[in-house]
Amino acid sequence: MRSSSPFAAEPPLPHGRPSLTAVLYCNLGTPDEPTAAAVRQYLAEFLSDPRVVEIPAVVWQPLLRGAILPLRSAKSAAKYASIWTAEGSPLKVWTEKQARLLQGWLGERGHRVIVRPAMRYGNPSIASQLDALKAEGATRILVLPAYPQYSGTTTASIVDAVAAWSQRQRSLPELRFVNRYHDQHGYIKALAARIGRHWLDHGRPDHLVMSFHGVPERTRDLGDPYFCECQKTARLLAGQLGLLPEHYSVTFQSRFGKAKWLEPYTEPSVRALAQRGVGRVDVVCPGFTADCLETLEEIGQEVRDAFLGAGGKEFHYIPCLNDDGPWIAALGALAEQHLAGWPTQEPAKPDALAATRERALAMGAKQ
Ligand SMILES: C=CC1=C(C)c2cc3[nH]c(cc4nc(cc5[nH]c(cc1n2)c(C)c5CCC(=O)O)C(CCC(=O)O)=C4C)c(C)c3C=C
Ligand SMILES: [Fe+2]
Ligand SMILES: [Fe+2]
Repeated sequence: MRSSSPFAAEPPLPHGRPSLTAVLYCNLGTPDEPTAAAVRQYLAEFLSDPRVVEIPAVVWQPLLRGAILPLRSAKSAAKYASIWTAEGSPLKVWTEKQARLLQGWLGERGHRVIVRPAMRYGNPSIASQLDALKAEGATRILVLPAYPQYSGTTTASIVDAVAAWSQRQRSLPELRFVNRYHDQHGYIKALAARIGRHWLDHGRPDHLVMSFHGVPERTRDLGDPYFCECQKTARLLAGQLGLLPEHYSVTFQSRFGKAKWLEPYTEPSVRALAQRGVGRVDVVCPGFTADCLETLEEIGQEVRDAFLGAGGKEFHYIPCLNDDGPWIAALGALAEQHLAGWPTQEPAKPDALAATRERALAMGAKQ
């Protein structure tokens, strides 16, 4: 009889195979190609996530399909084309490299752990990577988002995707989730080292702008901790760099739509700095752990042009943490902390199995 159950038949875990621990390193995602069709497909998935756009679907979907996707896809594709590399989208290239380096870092410290990258939107999807890990025999999976600051729009959405996959599984791996590491010492030190290295090579600016991705202001008012976590990261980073409050600002970029987002906005802020006579501004994006469209194009091109166009003299975009050694070590230490105490279930030895059987028989179990 055919069943309508959502749980497919699954092969049993092979007996005697040691259980495997894995880290699923999740980032936002990116289009497969810098074309209008690929960007449209990516944006349709991204902007249909109710965690990202909190407008009822009956209102939002006609607007998205009828106006936003047709208007935005080609424009956005041209921006992607301007940052695309021979290996593909920078976000994907860096995320994959970070996952490989993290596995190496953990392996050097004697952890038998496999690390796989996954994307919340686009490819490789969270579901496909979880399927692959399960097929490889992973029985414990740590889900590690590439977002240091928690937001319902990003971190919680990754949890949703893992939960949606879980709802289709008969045999579940054990799951753990990292929610945040915005104030982790290793992360802050890696950021400070990244900036310090830039200043060693290029001298110091008159002003440092720490620009974070924005979210609608309403989400903060409804309890999203993202804004506060960005402020704490910035405060700790400034402390680590020995910056006085007048030497840096915290701003928010990448506003989408007409609603009010977290303020101050990055672009008007750098324009105001130029108009105030600040000659050199450096911008760093501490919330982005890998360079992507929002850092390379929005900050490196649009915000740069805005600053220079308003009379600024020198503009530096400081690259993201990407494959920096201190950052990989910080990620490794974070994974180690969250993996700690997870019992490794080595397969029972044959004589131990026999002893268990004998004990069961002695207690009256049927042959
Ligand atoms: C529509 C609302 C959006 C919210 C809320 C949002 C939150 C958010 N996003 C990031 C990180 C990234 N966003 C990126 C691109 C991007 N973001 C939005 C919209 C929202 N983001 C759009 C429409 C896009 C696509 C680009 C465009 O068409 O303008 C990226 C870069 C992806 C890439 O391929 O390079 C990142 C990274 C965070 C951290 C965040 C909330 C905290
Ligand atoms: Fe975004
Ligand atoms: Fe943008």
